[in-house]
Amino acid sequence: MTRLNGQRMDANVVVLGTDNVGKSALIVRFLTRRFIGEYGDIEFLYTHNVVVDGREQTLNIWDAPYSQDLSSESLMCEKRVQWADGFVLVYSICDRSSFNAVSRLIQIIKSTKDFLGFEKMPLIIVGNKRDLHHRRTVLSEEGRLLALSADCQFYEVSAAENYHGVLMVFHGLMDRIRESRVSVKKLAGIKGIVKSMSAVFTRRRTDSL
Ligand SMILES: Nc1nc2c(ncn2[C@@H]2O[C@H](COP(=O)(O)OP(=O)(O)OP(=O)(O)O)[C@@H](O)[C@H]2O)c(=O)[nH]1
Repeated sequence: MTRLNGQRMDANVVVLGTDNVGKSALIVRFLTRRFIGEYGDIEFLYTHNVVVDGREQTLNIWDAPYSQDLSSESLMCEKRVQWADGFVLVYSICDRSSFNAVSRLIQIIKSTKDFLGFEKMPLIIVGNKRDLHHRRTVLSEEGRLLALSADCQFYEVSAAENYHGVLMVFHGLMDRIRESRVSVKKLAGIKGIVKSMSAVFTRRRTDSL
């Protein structure tokens, strides 16, 4: 879980999307700045130290498998939501079904988060393979609209051609995770104040009876 301790923050990130959308390519690009072409389909957990805006951060990144079966995806989602501080949801701009899957994943994640009683779960939507724009089947606008409706950020990138875009994705998510930790702390503070005020008023009412 995220730990805000002075300038330090650790965060767990799940990268999710259907097969072949470039999840491993995005992670490897972020970690090594390189694109190696073939990645195999092994599930991986990476640990990486970065400095963002002067803050030292440790990122644990889970390259997660996707299940076509929605009920097992929902089951796995509970474990992921409990572990994660944020999700990167990836589709390929050349694969409409991968885009539809991201839309379903958002619903599953949000309902799991609500079910578990969690306040916030930062999400980032990524349309990958931007270099293959001549084979595009998902418009940028559709990605942007989906992100707007899910209240999250959206990026279109090419893991194959561009490091900077991929960097923005992970830094954007880390910013969101930090903001969500701050707002959860504030909310807990406000709840604490309301609780002690209502305790005082209840006591006064009881005293005056
Ligand atoms: N043209 C292009 N190809 C890409 C890009 N990103 C990944 N690929 C290719 O897409 C294929 C799948 O990439 P992976 O990173 O293995 O995709 P994945 O989502 O991890 O796939 P699974 O392991 O099956 O879940 C590979 O052949 C990559 O070289 C991209 O930005 N542009």
